Amino acid sequence: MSIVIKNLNKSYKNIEILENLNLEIKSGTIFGLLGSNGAGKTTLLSILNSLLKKDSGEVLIYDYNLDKEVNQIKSISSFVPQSYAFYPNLTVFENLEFFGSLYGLKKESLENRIISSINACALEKYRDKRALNFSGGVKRRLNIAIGLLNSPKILYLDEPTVGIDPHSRRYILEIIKEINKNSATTIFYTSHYMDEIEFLCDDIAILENRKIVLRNSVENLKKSSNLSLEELFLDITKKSLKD
Ligand SMILES: Nc1ncnc2c1ncn2[C@@H]1O[C@H](COP(=O)(O)OP(=O)(O)OP(=O)(O)O)[C@@H](O)[C@H]1O
Repeated sequence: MSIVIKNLNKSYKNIEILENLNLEIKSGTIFGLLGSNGAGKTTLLSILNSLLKKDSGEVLIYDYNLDKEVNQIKSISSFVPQSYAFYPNLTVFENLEFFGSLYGLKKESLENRIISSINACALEKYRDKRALNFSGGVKRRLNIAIGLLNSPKILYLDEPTVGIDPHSRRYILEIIKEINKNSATTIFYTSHYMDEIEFLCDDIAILENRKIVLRNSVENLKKSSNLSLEELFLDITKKSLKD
C-alpha cells in the first residue's frame, strides 16, 4: 500500500472536518478523491503532506509513519497545489532550476531531473520562455513539472485542471497517465470533474460528512451500477446532505 490512514481526525477550532477517516491506496495506482466544496479534500491532502497537523489517528506512507518519519515521507512525495506555485518572471528552465536546487539537486543530477520533468510535461518548446504569458494549460503543466523534480513515488494533484479549456484538460490527463505508467508513480488526484475521474482513475473515494462514504474501483462501479459516476456522486452526496 502507498497510503494507509487509520481513524484520522481533524477539526478547525471546534468544527470537525475529518472524523475517524479510514482509507487505503494501492501503490502505483491513480486514485481519485471526490467531494463537494468544503468536504475536506484539501485538508486531507495537507495532512498527508505535513502542511497541516492531524488531531489524531495513524498515517503510513510507503510504510513510513507520519508521526515519526516526516523527512522520509517528504523525500518520496510531491504536492502540486491548486494555485500556481512558480515565478512568473522566470523561464520554465529557471523555475525548474530554482525549485530543483531546493531539493538539494546539483549540476548533472539537477540538469537530468529538469530535462525529464520538461519532457514528461511536454514543455520543450517553452523551456526558455518566461511563465508570465503562458496559457492556463501550460501554467498547469509547469506546476506539475515542478512536482516531478524529486522523482516522487507519490504525486498529489489538487484540482490540476481548474479553469482550463477541454483540450488542455485532456492533454494534462494524458500526461498524468503517462507519468503513472512510465514510473509507477502513485497519483492522488482531486477534482470536481467526474468525467476526468472516470477517464483517469483506477480507484475512487467520495469524502462527505467527514468520512469516506464510497470506496471502489472505477471498473467495479461501472459494472455494478447503471448510474454514471456523476449520477452516483449526486445520489450519495444528496443522501448524506439529508442525513
Ligand atoms: N484554516 C482553516 N480554519 C478554519 N476552517 C478552515 C480552514 N481551512 C479550511 N477550513 C474549512 O474546512 C472545510 C474543509 O475545507 P477544504 O478546503 O479541506 O475542503 P475541500 O474539499 O478541499 O473544498 P474545495 O473542493 O472547495 O476545494 C471548509 O468548510 C473550510 O471552510
